[in-house]
Amino acid sequence: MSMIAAFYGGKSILITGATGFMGKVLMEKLFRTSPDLKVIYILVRTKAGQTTQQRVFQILNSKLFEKVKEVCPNVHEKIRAIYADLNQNDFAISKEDMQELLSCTNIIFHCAATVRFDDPLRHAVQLNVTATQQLLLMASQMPKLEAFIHISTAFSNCNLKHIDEVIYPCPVEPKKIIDSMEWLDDAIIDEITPKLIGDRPNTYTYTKALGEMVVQQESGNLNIAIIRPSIVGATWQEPFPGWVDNLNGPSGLIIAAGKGFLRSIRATPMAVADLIPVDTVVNLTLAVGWYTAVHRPKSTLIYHCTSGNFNPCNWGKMGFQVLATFEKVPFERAFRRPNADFTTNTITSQYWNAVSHRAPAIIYDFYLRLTGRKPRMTKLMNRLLRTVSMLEYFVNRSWEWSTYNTEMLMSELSPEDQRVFNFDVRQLNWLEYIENYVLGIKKYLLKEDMAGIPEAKQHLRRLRNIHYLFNTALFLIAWRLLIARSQMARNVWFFIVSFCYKFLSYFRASSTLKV
Ligand SMILES: CCCCCCCCCCCCCCCCCCCCCCCCCCCCCC(=O)SCCNC(=O)CCNC(=O)[C@H](O)C(C)(C)COP(=O)(O)OP(=O)(O)OC[C@H]1O[C@@H](n2cnc3c(N)ncnc32)[C@H](O)[C@@H]1OP(=O)(O)O
Ligand SMILES: NC(=O)C1=CN([C@@H]2O[C@H](COP(=O)(O)OP(=O)(O)OC[C@H]3O[C@@H](n4cnc5c(N)ncnc54)[C@H](OP(=O)(O)O)[C@@H]3O)[C@@H](O)[C@H]2O)C=CC1
Repeated sequence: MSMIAAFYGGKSILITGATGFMGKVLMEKLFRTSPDLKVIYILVRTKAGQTTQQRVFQILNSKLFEKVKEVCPNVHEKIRAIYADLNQNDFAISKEDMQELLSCTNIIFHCAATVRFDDPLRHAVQLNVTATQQLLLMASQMPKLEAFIHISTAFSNCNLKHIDEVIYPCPVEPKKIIDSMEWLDDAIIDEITPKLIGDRPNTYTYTKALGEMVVQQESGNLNIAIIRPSIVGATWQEPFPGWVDNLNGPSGLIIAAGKGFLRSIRATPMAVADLIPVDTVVNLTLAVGWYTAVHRPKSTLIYHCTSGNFNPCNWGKMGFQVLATFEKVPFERAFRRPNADFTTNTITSQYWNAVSHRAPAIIYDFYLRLTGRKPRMTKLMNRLLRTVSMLEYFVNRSWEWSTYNTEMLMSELSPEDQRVFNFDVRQLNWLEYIENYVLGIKKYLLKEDMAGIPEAKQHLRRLRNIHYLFNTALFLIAWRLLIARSQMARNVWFFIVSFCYKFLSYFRASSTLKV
């Protein structure tokens, strides 16, 4: 019997960010392994015209929850969606709902965050710092609370090369930042943002670091742990391999490469690609929840959920495998044949951006205009290049994360828990994982049918022929222009033609003699 699964039985669990990538997998696993849990409260806002109930309904009826419905048929009754907006005071939770949350909650998993790299500082602070502070305040009023688990990121201290399982202070106190956001206007905030974030690459990593400081400062008597995952990717094993539902991290770039938009990226092939499957992060999170509640460590423990020091894979290997998978299972209606490459040099990268990205987009838009359609490729390409430039920071560096706490926890688990809540990435086969990841993107993100693979391959063959034809035509035009202008080129051309003629005459004569 799994001790962790048994621990969550009969518990009331509060999850923020349950509609997000990680939150959904966390809920799924909880329901599947502890179907006798009492209730999961989720804080949900309305979005894209959908009410909170409609959003929950959509999640529960998705493929991800198919297995859950078998083990926990009354899952609808065990999930309680509470309207909340983490940007508002008291999260805009009604009095009755707040009362219920305060009196019943046993465990909190705080996953909600803005993960956008380019969010204005005010918004990132509101969600990643102020909301965390407010949630801690709520937690301190919960008499039955056993553990508060905060999800941070392994990159909150990406300005350091070696990162320990400790909270590193930021130069300006989070409280001062929170206060200043109230009275500074947007223009001034934009101006001071680069100074505040210092050597971090974006507001996301900076505010996640501030969020950790808030957790440390406001922990009081709470039983808290922090989890720092690295780049979270598709599921490895559970509930099935390859599940992914958003474009964050590598997923968006894999689509761009598979559809032939992305042909080159400035990345260091030997740099460690510290990807971690989302189900691994969730297993560790649930194990940490159990350990923190049952063992009540004296201080706030930080757990790195990374793959680099257990089972490293680099971007070169990952890129190769992604391309190899495109050969077997190509994406439909590609713009060009997938043939991406890594460059390490900024100038070469700019050259390829001009030749392989911007030029084809301009040519295609010209073609769209000619055929009376609205041009759109240049806009799309600019967006893609902006995204790539934001991710480049992470694919040109390697980090080392110490993992003593994570290893300690692994050794504390029973063999059954090590199996059911497996977070040992040494067992992960990267080639298999990446193949399933690409397949998962095709199935669950692009919603493409496997039956369309022969047609997709046929389309790629057509694109290859067009490519050869285009290059040959380009070469002939260039050569014709050269011959018209240069005596030297004419001499070379004369030499080649006469050489070919002699070779053919010799070949014909010798074959006639043999007969
Ligand atoms: C030795 C030899 C070597 C040889 C090598 C061989 C070469 C092989 C090369 C092959 C290449 C193959 C492919 C590549 C394979 C690997 C590539 C490596 C890349 C990996 C990069 C990973 C780096 C991640 C680093 C993460 C560090 C921190 C981790 C975290 O803690 S948080 C999670 C990470 N967060 C993110 O990823 C968020 C990033 N996103 C943003 O910040 C923004 O979205 C943005 C990128 C700035 C874009 O903003 P925009 O305003 O321009 O766009 P917008 O957001 O409005 O979106 C545009 C449309 O896209 C839709 N959309 C956007 N995001 C999402 C989403 N998450 N889910 C769903 N849909 C999304 C959006 O709806 C818009 O659509 P529209 O409305 O229809 O227009
Ligand atoms: N994905 C990754 O690569 C990594 C993620 N992390 C961390 O993991 C956690 C989860 O990330 P992930 O699931 O990928 O992120 P997502 O962007 O998929 O999910 C974010 C969640 O936060 C919710 N949220 C955002 N703003 C509000 C708001 N104002 N009120 C209520 N809810 C809100 C979103 O709700 P809604 O659906 O309404 O938008 C969503 O449920 C985050 O803390 C992130 O920092 C750490 C390392 C890597």
